[in-house]
Amino acid sequence: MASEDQKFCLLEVLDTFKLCLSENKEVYLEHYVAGWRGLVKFLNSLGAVFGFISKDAVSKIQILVNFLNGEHGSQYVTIQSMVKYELENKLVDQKKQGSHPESGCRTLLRLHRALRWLELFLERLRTSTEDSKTSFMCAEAYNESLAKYHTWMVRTAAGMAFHMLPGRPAFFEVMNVGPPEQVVAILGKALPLISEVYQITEDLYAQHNLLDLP
Ligand SMILES: CCCCCCCC/C=C\CCCCCCCC(=O)N[C@@H](COP(=O)(O)O)[C@H](O)/C=C/CCCCCCCCCCCCC
Repeated sequence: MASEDQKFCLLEVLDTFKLCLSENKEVYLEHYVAGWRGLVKFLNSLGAVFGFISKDAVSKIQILVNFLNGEHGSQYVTIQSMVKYELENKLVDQKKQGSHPESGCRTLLRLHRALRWLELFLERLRTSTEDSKTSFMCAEAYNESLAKYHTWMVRTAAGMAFHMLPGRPAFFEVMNVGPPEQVVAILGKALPLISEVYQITEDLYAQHNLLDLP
């Protein structure tokens, strides 16, 4: 059983996404990463079958945390400052992988694409009915977003993992915020925040031609 500090709570994730945006709509990397950490807690509580997904997310989170805590940490305070710093200092492999295979920009792009999956999945959950299948909603959201960036192997493994998702009632219980109506209400609050963070990042990456980083 998960101990208290490992236990997922949807409200905590909502709070971290609230903290993500600065007054002038920059995205704080520290809180972005904290939001993902919270989501990984949720994933871990679903069982070992999701371990390969969680492992990839954790390794990407760790790359970003290392930049934040590193020598140039002050350049990584927001996603905007990270993009500016890495581009100005030629720290991003733009066309093919070279000397910067794990740049902040490239690493964050992978999580950013996953955030779109999350947005689509949560919207389906929010509007779902008691007999809706989480595996189906998850697969639909995946096929509309992340799938196109993944190899056949990853898509197949992900598809198999989705079949192991618990049903809607158990899934809502793991969210740890009370009865289904409460979950739906909180999802309604979380989604606009997640969408805004996603859109700001998407626009920034589009503006700098970073949406296809290898
Ligand atoms: C509010 C609570 C409800 C929802 C909770 C959802 C919890 C989700 C937590 C984490 C999601 C995982 C994020 C995965 C990041 C994937 C990044 C990525 O695309 N990596 C691939 C490319 O990386 P590079 O090779 O270019 O470095 C990599 O190949 C991927 C490997 C692992 C498989 C990724 C499958 C992703 C499926 C996404 C949904 C899974 C979650 C289902 C459970 C609800």
